[in-house]
Amino acid sequence: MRGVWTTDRVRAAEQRAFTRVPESRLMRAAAFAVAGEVAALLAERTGGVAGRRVALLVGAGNNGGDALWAGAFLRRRGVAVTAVLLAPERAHAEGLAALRRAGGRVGTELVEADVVVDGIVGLSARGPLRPDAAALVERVSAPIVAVDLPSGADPDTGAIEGPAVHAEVTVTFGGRKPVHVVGPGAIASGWVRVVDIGLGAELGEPDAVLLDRAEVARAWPVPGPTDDKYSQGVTGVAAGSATYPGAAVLASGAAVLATSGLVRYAGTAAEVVRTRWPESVATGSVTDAGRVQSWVVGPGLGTGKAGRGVVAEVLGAGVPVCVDADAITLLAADPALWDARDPDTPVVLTPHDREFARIAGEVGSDRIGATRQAARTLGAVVLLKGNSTVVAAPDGRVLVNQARSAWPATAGSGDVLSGLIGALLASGMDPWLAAGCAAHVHELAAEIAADGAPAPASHIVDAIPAAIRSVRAS
Ligand SMILES: NC(=O)C1=CN([C@@H]2O[C@H](COP(=O)(O)OP(=O)(O)OC[C@H]3O[C@@H](n4cnc5c(N)ncnc54)[C@H](OP(=O)(O)O)[C@@H]3O)[C@@H](O)[C@H]2O)[C@@H](O)CC1
Ligand SMILES: Nc1ncnc2c1ncn2[C@@H]1O[C@H](COP(=O)(O)OP(=O)(O)O)[C@@H](O)[C@H]1O
Ligand SMILES: [K+]
Repeated sequence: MRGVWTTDRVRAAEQRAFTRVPESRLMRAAAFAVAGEVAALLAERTGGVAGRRVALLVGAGNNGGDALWAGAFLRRRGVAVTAVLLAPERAHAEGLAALRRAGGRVGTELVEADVVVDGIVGLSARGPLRPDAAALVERVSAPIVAVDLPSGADPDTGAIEGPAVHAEVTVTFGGRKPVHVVGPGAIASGWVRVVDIGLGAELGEPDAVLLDRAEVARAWPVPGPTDDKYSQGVTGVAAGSATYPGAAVLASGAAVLATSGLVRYAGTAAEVVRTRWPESVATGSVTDAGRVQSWVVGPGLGTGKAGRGVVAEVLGAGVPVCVDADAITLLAADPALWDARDPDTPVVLTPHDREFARIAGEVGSDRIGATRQAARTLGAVVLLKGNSTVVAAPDGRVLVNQARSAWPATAGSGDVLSGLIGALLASGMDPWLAAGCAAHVHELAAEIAADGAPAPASHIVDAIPAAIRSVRAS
């Protein structure tokens, strides 16, 4: 798992590192890595490095110092470097001297450049960019390499208010920060390269993690020699209604394809589910469904009395439950339903922002913080949907799944996700990990289904085997 650390944790690690290594050495190591990425981008975009032009946007702190030192390293490779100082009297003195020694130019106006280095502000960024910095950023048209993070984005939330740098590449130090993985800042970061300049060992336990594909592969349940359809977990799907039978088909299909266990469908769409997924066992009600090891409840269920009864029954069944869509709305409208559940029943709630607002209040700009808080308060795993999906457990664990594309953003796609989660819960997987692995495969299936053109949710279901195959081949 790759870690994500908040700025206060990075600051603490920095202080510990300074007892071993002087600050200036850490800065030069950081700057050297930035220079390497700038050179690579120059080569990619212009076919060379020597003779190309780089502009440095330099703020008042060490982020600007990194940029100035990177400029000095680039001068050694024959690059024409001009530093634009936002606060000339406060620019990092050593970095400025190094750039000048190396033959770099220094000014206050933006010049034409092949690549721009963003050293306006880093870990100390607070609030939207100040007007002078914002005006400078808005004039840049060349590709940008951001030092540590894209200026204008909040380091700890990825929130952006007002103008901000949109980088091709961000070079960050020690480990990722929240800005690199959630919110608009994650998109503004571009491709993120993490360089361990000696901080890594000091960082300690991360505040959040990103699942690697290999970890998803290891966790994904596949049948062993002694398995049968029951031992792999039976998934119950309580979804769909006369108005929305499609949701039942999508959620059941995802569960059918996710593992080799059995799927039992319970609801008014039994006929259509049986026809589309003949391997499932479809009945009209949860009471008649038989034994299951997990339930998925909510997609297309409706928010009426019948739906409420289904949610109540499923929450009382004593097995892990994935609560999605209409079931979330029902729980929000009727807290007694939630309070009546057995608190030992593991629950995964999968809201999008509007559903989240109903059960836990507005998400706000801190998506990780809001999800973690909701998981603690509700005593359930909460999966907050979006371009970056955030999954928090009641014990404080948080993982983030960053989508590589926005293809999952299509009608019915959430129903597919809930079916995947249900199947993994039935296999006995830890609910937090199950939600994370499902989000990973869901998003990959959407990308495979789309293959460059919009694909509906039913095609995402069809691509689940290819996604699992691809994960397992990693
Ligand atoms: N972690 C590590 O191990 C290492 C860290 N290193 C580097 O140090 C960086 C952190 O440096 P830092 O602490 O000196 O501050 P930094 O982010 O440059 O801010 C500078 C000044 O910006 C200002 N400012 C604030 N908000 C603003 C806004 N919205 N819009 C405009 N301006 C704003 C504010 O100025 P003030 O309020 O004082 O006027 C602030 O003092 C870190 O990101 C990394 O690049 C590496 O060198 C090596 C190892
Ligand atoms: N911009 C986006 N980029 C990537 N994935 C997205 C984006 N927006 C939404 N998603 C994903 O698409 C799915 C949408 O689910 P949901 O909103 O429940 O849709 P529906 O109710 O139509 O099934 C979620 O898995 C969510 O994380
Ligand atoms: K920056």
